Amino acid sequence: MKLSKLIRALDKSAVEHRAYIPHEVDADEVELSDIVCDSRKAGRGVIFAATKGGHSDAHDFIPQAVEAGSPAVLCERPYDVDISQIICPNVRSAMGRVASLLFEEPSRKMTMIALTGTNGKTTSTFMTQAILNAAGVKSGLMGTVQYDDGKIVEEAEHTTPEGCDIQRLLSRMAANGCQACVMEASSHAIIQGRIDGLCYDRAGFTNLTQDHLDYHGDMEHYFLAKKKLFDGYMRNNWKACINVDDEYGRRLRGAVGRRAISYSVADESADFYASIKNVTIDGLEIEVKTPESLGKESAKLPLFGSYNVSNALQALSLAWSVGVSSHAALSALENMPQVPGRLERYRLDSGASCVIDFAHTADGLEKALGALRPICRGKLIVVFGAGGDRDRTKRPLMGEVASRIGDFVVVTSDNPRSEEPSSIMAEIEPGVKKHDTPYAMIVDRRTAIYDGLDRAGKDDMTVIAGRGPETRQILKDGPIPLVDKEIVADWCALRRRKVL
Ligand SMILES: CC(=O)N[C@H]1[C@@H](OP(=O)(O)OP(=O)(O)OC[C@H]2O[C@@H](n3ccc(=O)[nH]c3=O)[C@H](O)[C@@H]2O)O[C@H](CO)[C@@H](O)[C@@H]1O[C@H](C)C(=O)N[C@@H](C)C(=O)N[C@H](CCC(=O)O)C(=O)O
Ligand SMILES: Nc1ncnc2c1ncn2[C@@H]1O[C@H](COP(=O)(O)OP(=O)(O)OP(=O)(O)O)[C@@H](O)[C@H]1O
Ligand SMILES: N[C@H](CCC[C@H](N)C(=O)O)C(=O)O
Ligand SMILES: [Mg+2]
Repeated sequence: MKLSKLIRALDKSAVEHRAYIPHEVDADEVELSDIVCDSRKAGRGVIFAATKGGHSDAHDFIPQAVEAGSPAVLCERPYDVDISQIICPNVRSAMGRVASLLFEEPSRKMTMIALTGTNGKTTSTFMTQAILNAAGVKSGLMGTVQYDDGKIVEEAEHTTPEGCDIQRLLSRMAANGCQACVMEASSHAIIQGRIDGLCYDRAGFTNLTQDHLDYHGDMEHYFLAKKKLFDGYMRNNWKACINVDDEYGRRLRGAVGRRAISYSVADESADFYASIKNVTIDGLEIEVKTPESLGKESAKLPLFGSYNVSNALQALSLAWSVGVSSHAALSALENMPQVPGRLERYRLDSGASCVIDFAHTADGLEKALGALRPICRGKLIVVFGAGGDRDRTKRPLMGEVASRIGDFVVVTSDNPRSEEPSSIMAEIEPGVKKHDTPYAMIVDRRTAIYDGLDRAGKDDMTVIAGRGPETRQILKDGPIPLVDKEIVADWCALRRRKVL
């Protein structure tokens, strides 16, 4: 797009801005192909959006972007450099809107679906995408694990990317023929304006339990961050699919009113209700009541835990609200592939088993271990840690849950980031000590996982929690490659064990 066209589009939009074009520049001649908010990704044809972050003010990186060939910058104050400048009061918020115009408003070409809540977003987005795809509604996906543009699947950097990155991904989805986009909206993203410029047709709320209090301060502000999605980012005729088993979900339903579609695993009067009829070694047999069914639908899901039934209801209700029959949706769920690193199970030839899971909050750990306890015939061994530079108050709570439900606990490192791993573990330990469960403290995650696996005999289960499919462990000196699944494979090779 030509710079002149972008400025005309901006003039017609609600984005508050003023443009400065140097005399010698002809805006009809400046071709723009992209927008980035990291000067290290700037280049010819690429607008550099200079945001103000928590650590640095990216206006300082404008010379770097100019040097790399950027023909224009989006900034908050005039910068003393002779290139085109679009000046906005808040670049973080404007960036997505400008990107949307640059990419010809890709979100308008798709049904936009956002999922928020503390736990279950990734799982529910994968389920929703699987249902929509099976129903012939080609869908892209953005979330913690991966970005899927309908053609290429790449590892994700953020649960919810920066505004300009979201719009670039949406434009690829639209170009690849996606009719829908299913994405996670993290509370950080909502507060930081990463989704500004987007409007959703549907939004889902999974639950709210303690996490990220380092960032939001208290649960009320954390809730208000999530609620903002429903207050400020919805299109005409929007609907919200809400878990009413959760107290914050019930509050949200009150606020959303007639737009709400409720789901529950406890209250039969919800729009979508499911009960577990049987738990087998392969998963759950459930019965579902939906607004369309006179009777009840049955399904066999390759999943465990009533929380995953909640996640399935989230996906069913979202898909139903955009026209997919519950019958078709349930059969898509019956056949859907494993969500990476969410209760990912391995049966070993020793008779023991191992599960890799992403639980990284007290509630997540409680739900995951609670789901596994009934199917574990022997000892339940829990290997886990907690992330550094994140909510510290959840650490002892996670320790308490692990030692209450588990038979042996191995406390180890997760992503320590700038913190000392042993200090994080020391904050988990008082929680572990609340029960008499034996435990070990092993800083090195590989050694800890080996220890957890070595302790498991026939019928025992080793749960490795916290990182799911994460590929890098973030340490003080930077990231190193580390994949829990690969450590399990290495252990198997070393101990001559086979995965069945
Ligand atoms: C707290 C938080 O969200 N921080 C994010 C924020 O960092 P920041 O505000 O400190 O940014 P900064 O370092 O001051 O940099 C300001 C700007 O300068 C730019 N820059 C920087 C260096 C340079 O050489 N050139 C340059 O242009 C940066 O790209 C950035 O746009 O902006 C950065 C640039 O996009 C993010 O990488 C960073 O995410 C950090 C790494 C992070 O860990 N975020 C987590 C908490 C997060 O957002 N998580 C949620 C999921 C949470 C959940 O599951 O609920 C997510 O959506 O991923
Ligand atoms: N509905 C749920 N309620 C409680 N815990 C859940 C639920 N769904 C999943 N979990 C637990 O939380 C972990 C994270 O699940 P998932 O990745 O689906 O959530 P998320 O909301 O995307 O998390 P994040 O914010 O970190 O991306 C799972 O591995 C599981 O242990
Ligand atoms: N989306 C979550 C992921 C946490 C994963 C855990 N492995 C950690 O590093 O704390 C967060 O940003 O808090
Ligand atoms: Mg997620």
